[in-house]
Amino acid sequence: MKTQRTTDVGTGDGAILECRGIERRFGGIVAVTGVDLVIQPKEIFGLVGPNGSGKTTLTNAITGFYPPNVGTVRLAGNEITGTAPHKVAKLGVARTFQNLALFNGMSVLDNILLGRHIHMKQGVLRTALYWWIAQREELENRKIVEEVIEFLQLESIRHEMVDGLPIGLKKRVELARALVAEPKMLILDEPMAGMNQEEKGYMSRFILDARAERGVSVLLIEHHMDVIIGICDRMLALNYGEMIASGVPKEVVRDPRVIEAYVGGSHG
Ligand SMILES: Nc1ncnc2c1ncn2[C@@H]1O[C@H](COP(=O)(O)OP(=O)(O)OP(=O)(O)O)[C@@H](O)[C@H]1O
Repeated sequence: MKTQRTTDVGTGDGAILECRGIERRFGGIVAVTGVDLVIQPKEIFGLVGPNGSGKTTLTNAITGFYPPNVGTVRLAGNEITGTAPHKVAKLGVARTFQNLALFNGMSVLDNILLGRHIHMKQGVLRTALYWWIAQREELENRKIVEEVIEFLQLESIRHEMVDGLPIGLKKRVELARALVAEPKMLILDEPMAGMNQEEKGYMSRFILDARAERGVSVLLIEHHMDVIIGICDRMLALNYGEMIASGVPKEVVRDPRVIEAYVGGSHG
């Protein structure tokens, strides 16, 4: 087995997302430090690491939930470091969460419609005065939602409550909600957690199709290495908040530090 180190981050030229030197601390804990991450348009980029290695913290630094203490985040060349989460969303970054963030007691359709709220402009007064604008917005919203429902094959369950759906479908509804926001950059936090092989296959296909048909770039946090190797163009591995390897998946997974982090059972 080859055992060379893999540390190819890539240049920021033309990148959709470029993070440099990201550090985030919580009190005395350094959750991530010195992390560089560069994603090119329409790339599917894997982010791996044992539990507690800083994957969610890094995505929270990008999306503004927990801004970095040090470092810069650029979206399509524009610095967005420390920008509030709702503004980052408006700029074109959508995400799904590790622990599902669907609204129980609401239908599949209503959960998906919520993903359009960042594009809805009308307030009550504006709606009353300019009903035709509101109507046009509503039609546009519906069109995009219907497209995504068809794309993710959710037609037959659109009126079901999300509460009782199996995990695979819940994750798909979350993906739909993220896609109706029409993001440039999609951050998926363990979209295949708890899925069987068949469900993982479907989800992998939907992610590849979202890139091909909707032009999104994807940051994919995932523990399943077969999925990372199968669909990611490049990847980054973290351990204890630090970058341990970056580059093409087939090479990164052979990196001795990655093997040590996973097989050596340092934690997680
Ligand atoms: N809000 C917070 N307050 C205090 N510590 C935090 C907070 N968020 C994360 N941490 C700490 O930062 C470190 C990295 O956690 P993080 O959740 O980013 O890791 P992860 O790789 O996403 O883990 P997992 O795979 O379990 O989701 C951990 O030590 C964690 O306890």
